[in-house]
Amino acid sequence: MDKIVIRGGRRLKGRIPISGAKNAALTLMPCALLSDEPLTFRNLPRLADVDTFGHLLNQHGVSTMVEGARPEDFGRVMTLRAGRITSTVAPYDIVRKMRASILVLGPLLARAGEATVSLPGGCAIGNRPIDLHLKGLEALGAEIELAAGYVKATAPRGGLRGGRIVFSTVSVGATENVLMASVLAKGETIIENAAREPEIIDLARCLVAMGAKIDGIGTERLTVQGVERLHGATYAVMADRIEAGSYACAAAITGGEVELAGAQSESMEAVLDGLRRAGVVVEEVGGGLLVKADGGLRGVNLSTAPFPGFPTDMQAQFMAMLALAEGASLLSETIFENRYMHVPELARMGADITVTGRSALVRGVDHLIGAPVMATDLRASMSLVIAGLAARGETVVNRVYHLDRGYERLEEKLSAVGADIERVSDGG
Ligand SMILES: CC(=O)N[C@H]1[C@@H](OP(=O)(O)OP(=O)(O)OC[C@H]2O[C@@H](n3ccc(=O)[nH]c3=O)[C@H](O)[C@@H]2O)O[C@H](CO)[C@@H](O)[C@@H]1O
Ligand SMILES: C=C(OP(=O)(O)O)C(=O)O
Repeated sequence: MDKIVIRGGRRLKGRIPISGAKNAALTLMPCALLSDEPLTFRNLPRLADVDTFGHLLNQHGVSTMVEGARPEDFGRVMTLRAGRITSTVAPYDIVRKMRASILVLGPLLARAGEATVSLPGGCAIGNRPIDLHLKGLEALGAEIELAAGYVKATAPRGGLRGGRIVFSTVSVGATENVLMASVLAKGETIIENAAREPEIIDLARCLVAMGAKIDGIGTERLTVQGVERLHGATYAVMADRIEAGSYACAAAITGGEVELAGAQSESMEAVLDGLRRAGVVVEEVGGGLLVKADGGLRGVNLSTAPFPGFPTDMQAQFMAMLALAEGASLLSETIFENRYMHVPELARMGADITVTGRSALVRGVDHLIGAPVMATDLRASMSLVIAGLAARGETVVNRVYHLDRGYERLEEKLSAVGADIERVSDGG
């Protein structure tokens, strides 16, 4: 299995192109199930999760075609076409690899009238239930049964009908599933307390490009007028705000200066605010952001929250950066109950972090020391890369497949700005 080897201490300088967003791509791809016409995505990131989602869609009968991607390009163009749905079952073997597979539930139900999807179960960062997805779909008339680890959803004869859903908790996945199902339901659907994440705006815009009628995009109240059918479209995936934030932390911890080409500040306000409070200079430049950190870092307090709050997907990377800040930082994780798996690994590199319940107190240290480390989830793995970039000596990050799920050609992007980083396979 591959490893990432980093020899720390190099100041990052240069330009990093930001890829299309994983978390947008994984909710945009299932939209292909909603129409029998082709749906083309530009700027789709080349990621393991995107490939896995493609395989899942293939076994539902969706064809996936990649157009003329040159190996040196980031991103690619993919056309998906679900002329006919050949299977409405999303099997355990694929769903267990990738939680986002649950996002085929709403579209399959809307288009084919039924869906049987393996329950995604818990994962490294916490329990992650799907009760809100199911309640939302029930409000559109679906009947739900749970058996043998699968959720089986059936639409009433005549198809889903509009309904009113008031989410008790802000849920990104449940908002996405219900929104995708409602666009083909009969009549009006109102989703209250909807998630407002930029990826949901991207999803809604893509659905509108396919002919859906959605009002209130970007607000906590989405109103959908169901349409008879959706047509094909071409849609460009938004820039990955979490990838951009991760490289901002990488630049900052090395005292570097990096342009994040394509990063969109409006999707990253809370992250940019956190960086600035930590002493990092962030400037808008044509088509992206410039991040500079030559004056040292200082501790900040941060609490994760649904958008527009500070994203849970950036908590681990900030923690790594703040491990070398002047003073203490208090981080609170309010979304997932077990998203501190990186703490013991950062501690092995010399970080001083104490976790109490959902809070982590990070006391800045003078330096980190490279070590062999491993993480059990994507953002935790990235936090170890960030720590490794500033640590003395060599850091070996194991279980690279987590990084490949969410960071397009990480080692290539980081070496291009001066990092000493390489991927090695176990043998070499
Ligand atoms: C609000 C939020 O920050 N969501 C994050 C969440 O999305 P993801 O869609 O995975 O999770 P949700 O937004 O649905 O979860 C938000 C909260 O609601 C709870 N919940 C969710 C669904 C449900 O049916 N029942 C239930 O109780 C969850 O346990 C969690 O505490 O993880 C993704 C991957 O890290 C992030 O990109 C999203 O930004
Ligand atoms: C945890 C993440 O993704 P997923 O929900 O696909 O596991 C993430 O993007 O940080």
